[in-house]
Amino acid sequence: MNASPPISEPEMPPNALDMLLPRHLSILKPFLKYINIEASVVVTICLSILALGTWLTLVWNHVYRQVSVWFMSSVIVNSDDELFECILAWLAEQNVTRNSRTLIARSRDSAGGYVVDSDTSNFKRSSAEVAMKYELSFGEHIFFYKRRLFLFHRDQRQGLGSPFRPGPAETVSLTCVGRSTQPIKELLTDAHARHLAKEEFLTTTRRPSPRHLRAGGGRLWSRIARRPSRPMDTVVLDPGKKAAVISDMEEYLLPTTEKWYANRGIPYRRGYLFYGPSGTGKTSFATALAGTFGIDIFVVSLLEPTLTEEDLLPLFSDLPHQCIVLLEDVDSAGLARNATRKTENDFREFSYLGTDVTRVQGISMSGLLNAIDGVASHEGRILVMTTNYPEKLDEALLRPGRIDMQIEFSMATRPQAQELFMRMYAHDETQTDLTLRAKTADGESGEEVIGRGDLEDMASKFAQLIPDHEFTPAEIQGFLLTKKNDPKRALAEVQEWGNMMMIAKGRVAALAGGSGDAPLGRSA
Ligand SMILES: Nc1ncnc2c1ncn2[C@@H]1O[C@H](COP(=O)(O)OP(=O)(O)OP(=O)(O)O)[C@@H](O)[C@H]1O
Repeated sequence: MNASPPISEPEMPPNALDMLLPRHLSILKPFLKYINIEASVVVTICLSILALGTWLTLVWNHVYRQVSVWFMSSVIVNSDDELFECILAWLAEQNVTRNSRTLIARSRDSAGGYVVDSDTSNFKRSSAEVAMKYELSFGEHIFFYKRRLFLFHRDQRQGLGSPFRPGPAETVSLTCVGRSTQPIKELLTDAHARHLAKEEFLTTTRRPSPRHLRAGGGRLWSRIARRPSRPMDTVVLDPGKKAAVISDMEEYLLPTTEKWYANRGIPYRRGYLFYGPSGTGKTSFATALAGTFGIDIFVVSLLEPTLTEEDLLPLFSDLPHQCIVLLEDVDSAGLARNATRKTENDFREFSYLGTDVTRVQGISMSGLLNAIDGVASHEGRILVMTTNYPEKLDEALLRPGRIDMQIEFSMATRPQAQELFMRMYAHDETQTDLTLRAKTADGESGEEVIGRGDLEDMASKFAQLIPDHEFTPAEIQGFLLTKKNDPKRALAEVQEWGNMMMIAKGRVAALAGGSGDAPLGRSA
């Protein structure tokens, strides 16, 4: 039997220092001995410093609270308000971020656009070209504005962030010394004005926020894009129709017009119906109009599966003073002439993010009418409804006051095809020559200069090879995009493309029970 090793007595720390700092004891002991100080004295000094520090912190917090209550003013902004982004951007511009030592870096824009992941794609390292954005991080930061001291505090709070700022909800507070919030209001006005100035040539597009955010008391509308305004001349449309809509809208948006409506007791609203096949420019024209008049565009698709009739009213009530509401697919389920009754077909099944299958009621005609011209509906808005099937629309929707102007968008005519060709290759009216990276006759790639006159000749020839009213502008644009650096090739290959398209369209028509069209070559 093995003898068990003797159990050694646990070594008790000889004094309080040994108990508090047993590991460092061996290091400290010779030093304390050298300077001839008792360990207990060191412990006492340390504890006293700790106690004093705690006491000073408590006193400071108390004094600070009292000073804040009596001598400081604050304004709080939540991250579901767009002002939140304005403040962060403004602070970054004021170089507050340069002086701060704790920052948050962001590599995607605030609209939620992700940077292309160059490791998983074949693109060149485009992510490296995206400028990083730095924001003040959580906690407190001090800065000066108009020679006044401000305190910026950023914190997280309960709830979900907005769609353009995913993650938990946040809040920022701006505090200044004094019993008035006026200096903070001035700062916010400045930040907002700079934000608007930067957006002057941008068009902001918003859509209804995801359902969980709307239901959770968050913002009803989310910004989905903020892009340079689309120039009106990039939309190829009959000049008469274009001018009619522009002048009508201009008249409506004049500051005196609102008063004119009010004096006559007429609701200050304007409605347009854009109808025609898909890809003929309805959305493009509405977006260009928003850019021309410097107003935001709010897009609602009635085919959006999470949108219910009950959602429409609050959405239409929560619009800015002047804006364009683009109501897409007004002919869709529940709005067809005979479908105002609630039948089983008025319910659609959808899967939200592929997990939750819910049954949502379609939007009835009365629900839509209530939203667009009910008492709660916003005044000052411009409603643009789009449809591919105008014949399906209810007469009630088309009555004046709801729809004041109807614009037909048709398949491309030859002059439109010519304009699309010119738009693709000569971006600027004043441009005389066009320098192209083109393939030379021997297949080598090089530069070639095409005069504007030559380009116009090519555009005219190109248009002659496109049959009238057979292709949508989107289809022609799609073809030209595949040859965007080579107008000669576009001209050389357009007939073959047209034939293939006509055959494909014939097949589609045959499948749908219609008669196919003859290919280009035969019809010419
Ligand atoms: N008339 C046009 N002028 C210039 N570009 C056009 C025109 N029509 C279509 N396009 C181009 O085709 C694409 C689709 O156009 P757009 O979305 O405006 O068509 P749409 O009529 O609104 O289609 P849908 O009914 O499917 O919504 C866009 O890239 C747009 O630039």
